Amino acid sequence: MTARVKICGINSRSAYRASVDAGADWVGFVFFPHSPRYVTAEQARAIATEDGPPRVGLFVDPDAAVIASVLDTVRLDILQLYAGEKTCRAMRARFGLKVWRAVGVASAADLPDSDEGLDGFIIESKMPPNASRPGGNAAAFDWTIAKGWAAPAPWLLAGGLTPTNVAGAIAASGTAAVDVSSGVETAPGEKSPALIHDFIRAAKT
Ligand SMILES: O=C(O)c1ccccc1NCC(=O)[C@H](O)[C@H](O)COP(=O)(O)O
Repeated sequence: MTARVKICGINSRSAYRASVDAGADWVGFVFFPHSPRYVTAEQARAIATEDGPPRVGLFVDPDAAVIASVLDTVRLDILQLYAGEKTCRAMRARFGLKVWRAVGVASAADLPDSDEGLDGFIIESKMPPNASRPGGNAAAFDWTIAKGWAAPAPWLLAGGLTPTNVAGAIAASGTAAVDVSSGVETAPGEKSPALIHDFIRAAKT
């Protein structure tokens, strides 16, 4: 099985170039100030200077004014939101962009059973409420929870994926798309072009 790939937390020209060259299907920019991958809108614009795959902008507890100000500076194609479904629908209507809602999963009961009027889901480990960030923690969950899920919308498997485990994760979950950040870094926020190539090769072979 092969899968489409999103490389998240792009914060350098070298990471962007490696993602484009290796055939990433999406690139993600983290607009969450407490993240080690945080970029400003100006930095994202300076990184994505040439054409590449669709750009995903990640926002936590999104504020419409913040998203609007980012969109004034840099083009985004998809919003990845850490928010409830009502807020996600409101942002979709307000900005006319596709919205993927991030869903923390600990058991099959956490998997969405309707499309919620949205365009897709990021399915990743459920973090404790006091976690410093709701994603990007290199935390894997039991991927077999998603196997056989009648997904109501497109979805990406995320959390704790690496070049070494991604093929097993695709097989175990049945996903058609994967999302990685920590697993292609040498330290939090330090993307490795070599690991980006390794990951995409492993997911698409
Ligand atoms: O990357 C972050 O710092 C981050 C902060 C706040 C919310 C989400 C965040 N990242 C999410 C992602 O990068 C991906 O969608 C995915 O969860 C990657 O997780 P991992 O490969 O385990 O770092």
